[in-house]
Amino acid sequence: MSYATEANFDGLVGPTHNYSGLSFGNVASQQNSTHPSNPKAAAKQGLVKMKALADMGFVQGVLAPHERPHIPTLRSLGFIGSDAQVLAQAAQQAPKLLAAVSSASCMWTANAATVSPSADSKDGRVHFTPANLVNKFHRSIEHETTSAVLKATFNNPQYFAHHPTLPSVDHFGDEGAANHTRFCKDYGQQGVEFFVYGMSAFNTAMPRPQHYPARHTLEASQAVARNHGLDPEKTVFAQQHPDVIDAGVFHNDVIAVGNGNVHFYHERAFLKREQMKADILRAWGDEHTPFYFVEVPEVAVSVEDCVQSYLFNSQLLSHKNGEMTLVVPGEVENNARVWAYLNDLVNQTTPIKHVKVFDLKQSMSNGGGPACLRLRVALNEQELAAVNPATLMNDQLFETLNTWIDKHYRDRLIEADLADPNLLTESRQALDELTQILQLGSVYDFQKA
Ligand SMILES: N=C(N)NCCC[C@H](NC(=O)CCC(=O)O)C(=O)O
Repeated sequence: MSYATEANFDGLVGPTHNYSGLSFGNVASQQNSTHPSNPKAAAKQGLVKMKALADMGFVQGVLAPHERPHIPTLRSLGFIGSDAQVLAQAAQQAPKLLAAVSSASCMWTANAATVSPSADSKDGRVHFTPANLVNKFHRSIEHETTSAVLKATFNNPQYFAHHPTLPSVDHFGDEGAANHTRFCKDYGQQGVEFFVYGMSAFNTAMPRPQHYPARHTLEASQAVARNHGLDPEKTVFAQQHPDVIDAGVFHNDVIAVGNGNVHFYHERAFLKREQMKADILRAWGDEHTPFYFVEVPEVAVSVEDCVQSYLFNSQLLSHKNGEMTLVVPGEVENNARVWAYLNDLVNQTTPIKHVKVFDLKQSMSNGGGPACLRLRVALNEQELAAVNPATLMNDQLFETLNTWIDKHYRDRLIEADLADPNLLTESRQALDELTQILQLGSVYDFQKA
């Protein structure tokens, strides 16, 4: 059997990273909306995580940020003239709209797409569906460029199938891999694909949150599973508990993470917890390989602590000896209850044996932890060899990107700066250079004009 691995493709933070309070239902985004940001530090924090994982022996890739402020969106909404005039009018007449088209939110690549490995799909290819992110305007404009970047990164139709996004309406609200995980014995073998939704669009009798939006629907997940050619026997759907969405858990990856034979989640994460377990075990099917449900009780760690610390927004990484490392943000270490829980967990009889902490404060202040920043792509040897090699992290790419960030990024940005035409020019120059570094071709609108 050929070797297979799980690669992580992280979003490189773009030059316009800022805090604009754009995400209703995301507590951090709301709380930090008036704070100045530091795009340079944000990009470097992300890059350090990528390099560390590559150094640990994991396959690590980079997904390029998008062109922001996005002038074509402003033009489609009636602003006219030169790019500088479009920017000036938007800043004057609709500053919140300008903030929305300036967000660097594509950094959270867990929301870029849902990915099904070749071992799970009927046609034996790796399938990608870029998420429509329709619930938030600033994110709904990501999928076109996301699709172009994914196609430039996984650029071989023999191995990679790229689907269009689902219809961009609430009924098919799709937040991508933030609400999807996969359990398997080996990355190259057929696994169990686990889809988590916030509500049903068509069955209005099913419960839904009252205060904050459920961004992702059951119908979206079912459509992705069909398009990817998944085996219904190996596919599980579960509803997120509406109460935790109302408590600030806007994606399932804020309250659960899965990998290999481990499902690590909070006891209040799912509406029907026992059914979730029974469904996963039925799909898992193999009585000889143990499956671990690592359920964190409310008395040990509250939902509020989860939202504050992002304990579950962690990366669960498999080592060759079967042990796993949990990659967590610094906020986990700073929360006494959560840190005590984790120190106890690594001594229990589960594969989770190590914890690695990263400072991702810049991203965390917008509600994005280690797991938000990465898109998982399980690949066999042939597929890995077919990935655009310029996007894979190594010592040289790390050096190149560090220098590139130093050259192009500002270390302070407030909302008023988004109107600065120099920021637009700087960003375009940076991205133009980046497409050469990552050998992506022309993926941006400004490169096509
Ligand atoms: N959990 C995962 N997988 N991703 C986190 C995404 C955070 C993102 N925040 C933002 O878009 C805030 C932008 C601002 O307010 O400026 C969001 O809410 O969609």
